[in-house]
Amino acid sequence: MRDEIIAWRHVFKLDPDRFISDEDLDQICMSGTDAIMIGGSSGVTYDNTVDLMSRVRRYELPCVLEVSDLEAVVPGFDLYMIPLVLNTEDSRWMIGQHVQAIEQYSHLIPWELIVPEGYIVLHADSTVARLTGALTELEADRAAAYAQAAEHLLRLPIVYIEYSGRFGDMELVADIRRVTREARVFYGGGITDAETARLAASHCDTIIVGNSLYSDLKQALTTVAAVKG
Ligand SMILES: CC(C)=CCC/C(C)=C/CC/C(C)=C/CC/C(C)=C/CC/C(C)=C/CC/C(C)=C/CC/C(C)=C/COP(=O)(O)OP(=O)(O)O
Ligand SMILES: O=P(O)(O)OC[C@@H](O)CO
Ligand SMILES: [Mg+2]
Repeated sequence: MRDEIIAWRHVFKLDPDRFISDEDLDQICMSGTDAIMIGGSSGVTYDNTVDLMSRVRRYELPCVLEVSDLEAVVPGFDLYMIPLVLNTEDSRWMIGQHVQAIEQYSHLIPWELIVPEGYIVLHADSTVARLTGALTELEADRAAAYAQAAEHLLRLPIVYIEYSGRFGDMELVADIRRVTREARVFYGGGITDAETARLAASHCDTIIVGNSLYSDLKQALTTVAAVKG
């Protein structure tokens, strides 16, 4: 399953802390997206994660958990995506929480299902930026340097350019893609329709669509065909 990520062009990210009806979830899971990622940066609990996972599990597509809180680690996902925030000086979000998690879960960790992601958080006015104290005001060169550090020093398989809540600077995304060889470049933030999906997808390997599922589902669904044809 870890190798299948290479083929992902489109992922919907569902937030356990937000309501989604069965009808809407059906359209999302039947949309042709490559995977459902479950995660959020606040309000994620064991109960709301189990609930959402069991509803998504009725469908055949891959369902992965993006771990943001140790209280909400639920068995039964296809993969566990582990964010490491690169552009913060608060080491808890880079490695501290991770070490605590490894100590706590120890031999229970299914390492073959673990996929680390090097996050570059770029939207200052987002929950994740505030939570992690991310240094969001990066020039493109510096952002590209973070991506190279992720790939060559840390050997991370994914560089995740995170603009959660707003559409990002596509030149910066293109600069990161240009310097990245092995790592997959994920882009998320402000993709609301076919046009933004196509534009973002032209500069990265995989697009992630989250908030627009909750604000305008019809438009959000058009992002799938836009990138997967
Ligand atoms: C079954 C089993 C035992 C599985 C093992 C899983 C496990 C325990 C593995 C251990 C290994 C490990 C290293 C775990 C890491 C634990 C951990 C808590 C790490 C911290 C991760 C982190 C840096 C979190 C910060 C927040 C963040 C980057 C979240 C990612 C998701 C995100 C950005 C969502 C967007 O948020 P949203 O709420 O949508 O934002 P908006 O308000 O802007 O919409
Ligand atoms: O919610 P949006 O802005 O679509 O961003 C998607 C994802 O990158 C959030 O972690
Ligand atoms: Mg969100």
